[in-house]
Parts: sequence; C-alpha cells; structure tokens
Amino acid sequence: MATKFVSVPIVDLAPLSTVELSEEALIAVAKELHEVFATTGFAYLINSPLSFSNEEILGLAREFFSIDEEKKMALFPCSAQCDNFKEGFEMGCCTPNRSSSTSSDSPFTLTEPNVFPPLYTFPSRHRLEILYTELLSLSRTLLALLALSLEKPSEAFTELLTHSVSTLCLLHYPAVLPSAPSQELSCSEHTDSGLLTLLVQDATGGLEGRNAAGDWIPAPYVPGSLVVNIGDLMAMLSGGKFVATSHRVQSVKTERFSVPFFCEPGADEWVGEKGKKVRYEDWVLGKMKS
Ligand SMILES: O=C(O)CCC(=O)C(=O)O
Ligand SMILES: [Fe+2]
Repeated sequence: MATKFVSVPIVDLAPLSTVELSEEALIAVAKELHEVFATTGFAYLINSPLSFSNEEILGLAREFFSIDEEKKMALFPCSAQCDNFKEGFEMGCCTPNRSSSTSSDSPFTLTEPNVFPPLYTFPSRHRLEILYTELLSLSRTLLALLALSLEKPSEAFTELLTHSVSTLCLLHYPAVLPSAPSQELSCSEHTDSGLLTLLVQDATGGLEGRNAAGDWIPAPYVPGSLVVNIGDLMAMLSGGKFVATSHRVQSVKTERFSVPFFCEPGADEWVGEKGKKVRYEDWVLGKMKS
C-alpha cells in the first residue's frame, strides 16, 4: 500500500560489491528494498555495481539525439501522436529475440529486432549493448532479493527473464519555450508495466511520484544514483505487497535527458495468480489498449 511519503528514500547497494558478502548483509539489503517497495514504490539506489558512470550513460543519450534529424527520422519513422513531449530511442536484448508465439491485432510488438543507426553515425552502439547487459544483471540481483524478502525461492522472478523483452530507452525532453502553447507535462502520469524500472536522469529535475494522499513528490537528481521503481506486474506478483507508484515528468525549461531500463519478462511467460495466469505479452498489450 502506498504511503503518504514526502521524499524518496535512498538504498545503498555497496554491500553487494563487497568481496565476502555475508548472508546477514544480503538479508539487510533485501529487507530495505522490501520496505521501500511496500511504501513509496520508488527509491534511489546508490553505489550500484554498474561499470558506467551516470555521466557516461547520459552522454550516450546526448550522442544519440545529436544525430541529424533527417537521418534519425529516416531510420525510425514516427507515426503515433501522444500527449508526451519527448523523443525516445528504445532497444531490446542484443541477441535477436524469439518472435512472439501468437499474432495480435496490436500495432505494438514486444519482440521486434533492434534497429540501430550505422556505426559511423552512432559509434557508441557497443557501449549501449554492454549497458543493457549490466542493467539486466542488476535487475536480476534486485529481483532475487525481492523474492527472498517475500519468502519465495530466489529464482521466483528471475526465471521469468528467459527471452526477456526488457528495453533500454534513451529519452530527450526538449525545453518547453515560454512562447510555446501551454504544455504542462513532458511525460504524463502513468505507472510502468513490467517488473521494475531503473532510471538514470540528468540534473534538470521534473520527475515526480504520487503518494497515497495524492500529492506529487519530487524525485530530483541525486548525484551518482539510479532511480528504481516497481511496475504493475511486480505489484501483482507480490500479491499487492509492493506498490507501482504513479509518476510523471513536469515540463522542463531546459532540455532534459534520461535513460530508463524497463525490466520485463519474456513475451510468452505466464504471469499472475494461480488459476488466472495470462501470457505477459497479451496482458501488457491489453493494458496499453485500456
Ligand atoms: O524520464 C523520466 O524521468 C521518467 C520516464 C518514465 O517514467 C517512463 O518513460 O516510463
Ligand atoms: Fe515511467
């Protein structure tokens, strides 16, 4: 159950990188994660085991969005209209994903192959692929700890990640000019769909989470941190113990970059309560329609 939190807590992952990690230390981190996901649904993670600095990660986004507009649009034709004021590039698993086992009438598919600009246009593709792998690995660790904290076997959630359709996104929120027609939000209120989200944001600010009283609580940049939050699927798999907190991004006066990683199961995994399981892809595409 979300609480009336007034700030976003910090969880220190340093113990995970110690050479001889004791069981007590591991359980203490699991308990801390359990506590934040059962209350705020959001936390800052510090001292994560990633080999990338936030500056390097944000640099990848800046490099991508500096590609000439025409070249970008030729590769990624844009069709959908939406109420969000941002541009994004999304990549999935680096080895081609199994295509979906069922056909759907949805314009979205969770298993389409990655499309990259040519290397001479975007030389950092390889770094992005390594980042994807590291974020998936960190997600696995967090999911194992959350499973333990719920007194489930440690692989209860990680086993869903075979053929994972997790995505790494580069996002660019252009500055909203004072002369522009009123544009309140750069990213409208929503909950994430999957298991959990790991996000690197720049220092611009604008990200907010909604507490149980309906107040919007800012989640400003904390140097060196990743923001983590639970998605709808994890809230469901935890039997409602963990909360998928609504969040949004206020419109920004200067341009903003962020890099979220959405950790999701395989499209064909069966998820949900015993007797009421649904294919993940059907469930998530159904949610997008509603
Ligand atoms: O850019 C951000 O800080 C948040 C983006 C977000 O919530 C999303 O893409 O789901
Ligand atoms: Fe989100």
